[in-house]
Amino acid sequence: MVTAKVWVLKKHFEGFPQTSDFEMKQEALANLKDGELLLESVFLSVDPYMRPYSKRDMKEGDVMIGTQVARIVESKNPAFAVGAFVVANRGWRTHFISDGKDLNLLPASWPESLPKSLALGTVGMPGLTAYFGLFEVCKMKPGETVLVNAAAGAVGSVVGQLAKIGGCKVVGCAGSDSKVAYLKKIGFDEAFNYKTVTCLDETLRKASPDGYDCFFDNVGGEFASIAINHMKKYGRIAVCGAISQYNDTVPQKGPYIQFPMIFNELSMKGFIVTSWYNRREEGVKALLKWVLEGKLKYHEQVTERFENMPAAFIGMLKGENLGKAIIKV
Ligand SMILES: NC(=O)C1=CN([C@@H]2O[C@H](COP(=O)(O)OP(=O)(O)OC[C@H]3O[C@@H](n4cnc5c(N)ncnc54)[C@H](OP(=O)(O)O)[C@@H]3O)[C@@H](O)[C@H]2O)C=CC1
Ligand SMILES: CCCCCCCCC/C=C/C=O
Repeated sequence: MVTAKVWVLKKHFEGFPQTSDFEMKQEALANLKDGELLLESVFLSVDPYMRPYSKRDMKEGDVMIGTQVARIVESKNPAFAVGAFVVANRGWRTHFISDGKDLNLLPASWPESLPKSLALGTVGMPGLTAYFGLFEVCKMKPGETVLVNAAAGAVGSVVGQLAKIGGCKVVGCAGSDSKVAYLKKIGFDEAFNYKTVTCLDETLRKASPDGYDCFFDNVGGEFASIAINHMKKYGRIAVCGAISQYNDTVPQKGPYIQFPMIFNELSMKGFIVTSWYNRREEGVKALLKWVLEGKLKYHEQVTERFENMPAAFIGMLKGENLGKAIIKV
């Protein structure tokens, strides 16, 4: 019999998550029935959505939500061979049993040269968020100017590079000078540290005096309320995330966006990446191709050991990650 380690939400987060809000438990897994598989997590993902979704969907004592790349260690299902790798959505667990219906096999063509953890990042959910958010929600066109915040993270770093692949000028910001240097290295035209600029309004104007056609907003809050005044006529805003607000105990006030929305005839659309998953294969194929061609660079912030998942999650919310935050079990 296999015993899985799992992380549960011991206590709902109040403000910024604390390690004491989590508890590690053990779960004894039953023997496999016909049609079932036993899987072990190899890489797990910590993502910002876990913070707001825990409040909306979870109760205390539930296993933390999340996805993993897992290896099939035993199979009583002829459709799944032992040794194959899948992406699963089974929460913070080292092992689990599946009937196969909720698994996505890694493409058979997955190159040996690429880490399988990319299926949780640049070639996974965050990469797809960038892909559909930019091409479908923002409807980005060649020659336009794109603004993205949290630009050195899992989604933002792909947004900036896809904008360059698509023939645009891209301006990004991040929370440290070393992240800004990384943005320049991967091709951003302009990049700045939003924590140290003296005036965000002036910085945005200087980076693109004519304004922005597309704004891919990962952050919300004050940044978004200032950026909206820098949109060009008919500009499009993809409301992807609002990480600056996830840990608020008192809701922030404003912004009052009516004037720029009206005068510049802006479009602003929120989206959830999974609504585009009927085109998941198309997105994965395109992202994988760009990675292999060297046009889409990636960086992963790998935390070793399952035991360190809460620390990795908290670290990611604090901005300690460059690129995708990954846990290697
Ligand atoms: N709509 C959708 O379907 C999806 C939405 N998202 C959203 O996209 C955003 C980015 O996610 P993801 O790329 O996975 O995460 P990241 O890899 O970008 O990690 C989070 C980053 O957010 C930045 N950050 C944290 N707090 C603040 C703050 N107060 N103000 C500004 N930046 C902050 C930090 O970078 P820094 O050092 O730069 O501050 C941190 O590294 C999130 O808002 C997430 O919820 C993600 C996936 C799907
Ligand atoms: C099959 C993979 C499921 C992963 C769910 C991810 C949903 C992310 C939506 C994010 C919203 C804001 O961060």
